[in-house]
Amino acid sequence: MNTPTLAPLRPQVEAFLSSALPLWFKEGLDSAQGMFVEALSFDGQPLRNLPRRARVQARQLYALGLAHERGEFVGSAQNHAALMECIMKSVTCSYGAPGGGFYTLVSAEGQVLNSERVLYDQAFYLMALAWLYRVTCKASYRDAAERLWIFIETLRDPNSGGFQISDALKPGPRQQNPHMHLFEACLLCAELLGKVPWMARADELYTLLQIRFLDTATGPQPFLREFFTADWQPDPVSGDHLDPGHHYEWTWLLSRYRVLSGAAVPELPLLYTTARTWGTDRTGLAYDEILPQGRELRSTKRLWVQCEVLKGHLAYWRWNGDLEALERAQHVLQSILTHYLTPQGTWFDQLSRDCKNISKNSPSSTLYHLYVALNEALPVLAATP
Ligand SMILES: O=P(O)(O)OC[C@H]1O[C@@H](O)[C@@H](O)[C@@H](O)[C@@H]1O
Repeated sequence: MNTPTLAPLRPQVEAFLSSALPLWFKEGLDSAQGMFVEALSFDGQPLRNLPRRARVQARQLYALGLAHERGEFVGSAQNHAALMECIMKSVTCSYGAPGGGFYTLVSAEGQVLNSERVLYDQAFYLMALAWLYRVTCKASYRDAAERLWIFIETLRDPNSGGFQISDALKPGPRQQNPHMHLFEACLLCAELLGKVPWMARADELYTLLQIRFLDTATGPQPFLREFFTADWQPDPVSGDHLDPGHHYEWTWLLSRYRVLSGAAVPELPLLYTTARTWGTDRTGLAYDEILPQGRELRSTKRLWVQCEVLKGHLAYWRWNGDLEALERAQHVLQSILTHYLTPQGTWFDQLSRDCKNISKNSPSSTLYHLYVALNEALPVLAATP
């Protein structure tokens, strides 16, 4: 097999980023409030009145941090860093809870609409703080990440392990997804803040993947479960729901964990194979949600899922050099460019089974997925002839 070449896609990726980044960092920012808006219209107008999720603010800070790393500054490097600090300050005023952690939802005027502190959001704030530390070198951000971890510890279940979904549901059902992002946060903190104590925290979350999330007993094909009861039994209603995007996302995370920890991560090919064989259609796009053996559940296809597919193929290719995985990466990147991205720098966020747009606007929360995936792909686009 010839080495698949992704290089022809590079100009399109670069053209997209050069429209998207200024758009999302300028039009996407409500500078009067110091907060990002929840979504843009397809032609790039900010939808200012929509309530704003905490995770959106943290994910946009992540994207700003990555942009700084890549030299794609808003203004100069100093302006870019000052912008990040300014946003973190106003976001902390609006979402920061006095007892630690960040609330879930704030109105366009800055009033708290939902004061629950969900584990999922805290993971993204750890990552935002790690990027702020990286960009500014100020110890206060590293300390803030540590204080946030102390809040996260209050969600811990000392009896059956793992963390509660939020401070409002104790004891409550458990979910795989926030733990995955907490694992992601620990890896980023290990990279940007230091391995101690973050790798030990990542190790614990990796163990949860092995003993709780990954079902290796039900059939010949292991798969990742999403929803559990308070004592970690599969949820009686949704315990069989599978998220192919999360299988690909873990594939990518395990490849990073392997580099940082030296662990063998035998789960990586298992997760990748399940996602490919059960959760991906003939065109190479993955479904939003499925049942075991690939039975249909929600055959829509969100953009974030395809970003994880791209990262998963690249991670698998890096893991064992499989050129077919590189070819699949090429195909899914082409499909992302063709079906999802607009020349204005916005996106159609969700397609029907037959690849028709069914989203009403471009949610800000997807930029992080897209930018991280393209950042993974760009060195490959540059390196292949
Ligand atoms: O729905 P938004 O907020 O855009 O998030 C998109 C998706 O991000 C992924 O990483 C997962 O955590 C999904 O469960 C989530 O739905």
